[in-house]
Amino acid sequence: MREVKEAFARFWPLTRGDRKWLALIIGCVIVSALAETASILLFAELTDHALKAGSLSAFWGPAVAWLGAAALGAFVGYLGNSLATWTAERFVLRLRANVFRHVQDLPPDFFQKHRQGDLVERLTGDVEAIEQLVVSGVVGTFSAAFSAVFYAAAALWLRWDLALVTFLLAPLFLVTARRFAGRIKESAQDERAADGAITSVVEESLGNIVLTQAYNRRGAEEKRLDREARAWMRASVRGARASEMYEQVVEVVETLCVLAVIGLGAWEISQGRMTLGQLLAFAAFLGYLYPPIRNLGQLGLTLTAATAGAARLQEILDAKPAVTDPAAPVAPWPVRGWVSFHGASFRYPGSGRESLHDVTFTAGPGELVLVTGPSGAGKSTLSKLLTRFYDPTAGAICLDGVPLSDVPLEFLRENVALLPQETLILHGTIRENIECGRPGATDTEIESAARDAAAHDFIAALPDGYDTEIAPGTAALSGGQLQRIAIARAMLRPAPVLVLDEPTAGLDALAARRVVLPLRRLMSGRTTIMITHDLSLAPDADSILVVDGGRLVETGTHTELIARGGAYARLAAPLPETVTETVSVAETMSVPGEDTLMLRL
Ligand SMILES: Nc1ncnc2c1ncn2[C@@H]1O[C@H](COP(=O)(O)OP(=O)(O)OP(=O)(O)O)[C@@H](O)[C@H]1O
Repeated sequence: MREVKEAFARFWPLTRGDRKWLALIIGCVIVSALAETASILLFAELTDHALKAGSLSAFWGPAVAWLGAAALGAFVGYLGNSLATWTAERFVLRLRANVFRHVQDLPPDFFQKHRQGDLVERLTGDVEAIEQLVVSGVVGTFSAAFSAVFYAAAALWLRWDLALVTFLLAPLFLVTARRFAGRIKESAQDERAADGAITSVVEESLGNIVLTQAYNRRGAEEKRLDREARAWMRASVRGARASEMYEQVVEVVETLCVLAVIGLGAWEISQGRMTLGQLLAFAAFLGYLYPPIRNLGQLGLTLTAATAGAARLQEILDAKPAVTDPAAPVAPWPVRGWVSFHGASFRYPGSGRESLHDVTFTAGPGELVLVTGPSGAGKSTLSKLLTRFYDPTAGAICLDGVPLSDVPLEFLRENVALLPQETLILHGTIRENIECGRPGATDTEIESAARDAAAHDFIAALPDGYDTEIAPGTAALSGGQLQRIAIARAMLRPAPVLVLDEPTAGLDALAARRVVLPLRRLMSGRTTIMITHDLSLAPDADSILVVDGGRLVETGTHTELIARGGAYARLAAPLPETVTETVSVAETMSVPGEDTLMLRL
């Protein structure tokens, strides 16, 4: 019960704005329960006066009143239930939006630790479970409680002594519910987790379908799904069994209660204090009184099961964003593009060692700084700090001399554009994909960005041109073409600082060469921090940073570092001189047709 209270306290504030509707729904619930109680009393009156006396004239009055009560009950029942559904759905809508907003602010390591399918399940199934706890739970509790109170009052009015016996037995229902609560909650928890695992397996398998098919992993994937599906089935059957057993035990408890009342009634009749008719009317009445009490017990179980979803959602809501907007942000200023790291160190949350240690460098406006080094050296981490996905654990990073932690996040990301390692494509048209670099850009601006990114020609050649629908994982365009769309998107963003993370990764040599020219155009006039293993642009860089084991081991220009014969010289060694020359040739070409480019290279 403590968990129900805690979960309720956590999510109840989200009903703000809907509380007047909840009050109205509870008003409907009360009127509905009153109408039902009146119907029962009118039934007792009909039994006593019309049926027992065999009088038709005594029938009409109670009959009309009963019909009126039934009509009123139906009307408020409809109103209350429709309103309850609407309020519940509004709550789900708001809760999901809240959780989604929160999730969007969480740092990359959160998404590395949680399986995507499980997060999807939390945002769908678990959100609905909380609704059960908060909105439907409140309405259901009020409905059952008011019905029980009104019927109890009516029972007292009919035969107070028998009614008291009935009340004494009522806690049996609640005790039974309590006995089952633990088992039902446990299976609900397992079921929710298994739901998430199934979604994850399906999503991961379908997302990696090429790997599955190429490596004949179908059997292994089926086994993985089967394992999770069986876990779900076991939890689901366990939960259903516990609920069913509860239902059946409650039936027996109810029979026990009815028999106790009949036994007592038989004693009363034998003493001449009660007629058979009175006893039958009271026994019929029990049929109304116990369901709401049963419902209260059942509701307790539903709420307990819903706390399983609440715990899973709470885990997400408790995850803290790695960075927040500064409390006292500096006012926006025309950014020039000075980027500086001052002894910056960084350790990922939960990691035992530093991924970056004491990194210091400066990039002036319009300069190209190339960051290279072996795999796992800390290069991407550097880009994550510069775009403030994380704050350094020691030292500082500044933009035009202002520490990033004092710069409003939105302003920072408007001024520092990131072209990440993986080409990120949104579900939508090519136009929309480019436009998201600067929402509101005109068609002419989009086309001009595409031209600069050497993407216009292949886009225009598509049957639907800029209106061609693309989606993540699309096969309609090649990796190089998608990368050029991403470049066009970045091109549109008037950001003075550019962070390129392996812009040619995943592209073959030819495709990589094709993006060189668009990249040069993109970089021109912007401070560019380019993380790369591909050193073809190294001779152009104003400075090269060599990172190894999280430390900056060498800094200098291509010529200086080659002359030094250190780590950089070793990294650059396999690079044949001719490649550098080829790039210079490509550089001088005005956006060539792709076939021409292929021939020249
Ligand atoms: N979320 C994380 N939690 C803990 N450690 C991490 C996390 N992400 C990266 N690391 C570690 O930080 C180190 C630097 O990683 P990073 O991705 O910056 O390397 P990189 O130089 O970009 O490598 P690559 O060239 O292969 O992309 C690695 O040892 C990596 O294992």
